[in-house]
Amino acid sequence: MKVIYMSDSVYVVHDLVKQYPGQEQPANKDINLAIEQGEIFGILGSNGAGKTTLVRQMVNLQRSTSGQITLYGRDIRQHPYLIAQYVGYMPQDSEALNNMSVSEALYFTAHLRGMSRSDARRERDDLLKLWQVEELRDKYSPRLSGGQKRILRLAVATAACPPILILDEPTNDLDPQKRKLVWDVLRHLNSAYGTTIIFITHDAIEAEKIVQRVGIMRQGSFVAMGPLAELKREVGEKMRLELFFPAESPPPLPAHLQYNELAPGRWLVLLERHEAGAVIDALPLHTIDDFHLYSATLEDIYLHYVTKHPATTNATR
Ligand SMILES: Nc1ncnc2c1ncn2[C@@H]1O[C@H](COP(=O)(O)OP(=O)(O)OP(=O)(O)O)[C@@H](O)[C@H]1O
Repeated sequence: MKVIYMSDSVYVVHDLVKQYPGQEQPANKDINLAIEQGEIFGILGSNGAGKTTLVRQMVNLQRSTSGQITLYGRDIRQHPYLIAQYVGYMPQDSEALNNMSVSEALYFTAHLRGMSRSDARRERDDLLKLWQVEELRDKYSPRLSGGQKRILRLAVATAACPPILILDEPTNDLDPQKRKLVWDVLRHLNSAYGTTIIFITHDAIEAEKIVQRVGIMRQGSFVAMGPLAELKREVGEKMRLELFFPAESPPPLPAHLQYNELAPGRWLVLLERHEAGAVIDALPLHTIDDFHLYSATLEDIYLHYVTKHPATTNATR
């Protein structure tokens, strides 16, 4: 199912509101969002910010209170088959695969997405390799570990290579090696097939390796949205120099620089971009255990918007 679309916007979410019965506040408030063909869009936000509610409406698993969602220009409520045809969705949890082995889940999903039996068998074997779960092929889902179940849900979402993936916390509970595998596979699908990827994560540091545009949610709304580099500029041009220096005394730095001791022996200094080179050159490196120089991270951006900004911005592209 490798389709090239001429229209740039894949998904358009327009004035979306979701009010759960009995809840005081809406879980989603007037959300506007356009996802472009081939982009990797990350949704971040604190617990209960409304991220899962938003993506469940985007895959027709939850009815919106008001507003509209279109996929390739057509309303998904009037054309629900579009979701099955074009979107691979990975939920946070699911019991749907409980009665199948890993290889059956992959085979049947590929077959249901339109592949012939023989193509679906080939796809199953490719997916077992791609997601490094060959040794689990005959195991039934309830007997998998939490991390293995997550990888299975990811593999199922990617079966038959749908042009759009919507992934709800794809790396939660995974060990560092598996997290790397997930980001590597997603990057590969995006660059090889132009797969559009929308994912929710709490893992800002890891997400930074792959994400192109970010939306940060708070209390049901997006409080910031834009390309990563643009959001970084908004948060600050300053560079962060982290020094690992014996705990007893602050590191020897020019007097005008401010520093914070983040933890015993770990100091953070904020620098203007143009002075970073000179400050590092002047450091007595033999007295310093280690140092890291970096610009604002996605985690800095996330904390900035989630803690400081009122949740009123009706962000869109
Ligand atoms: N089925 C439901 N019935 C009533 N309220 C709900 C339901 N599902 C979610 N909510 C509420 O809606 C709000 C948004 O929840 P949602 O699960 O979308 O948040 P989230 O950003 O995905 O959170 P997390 O990061 O913890 O997964 C929360 O206040 C939650 O309690």
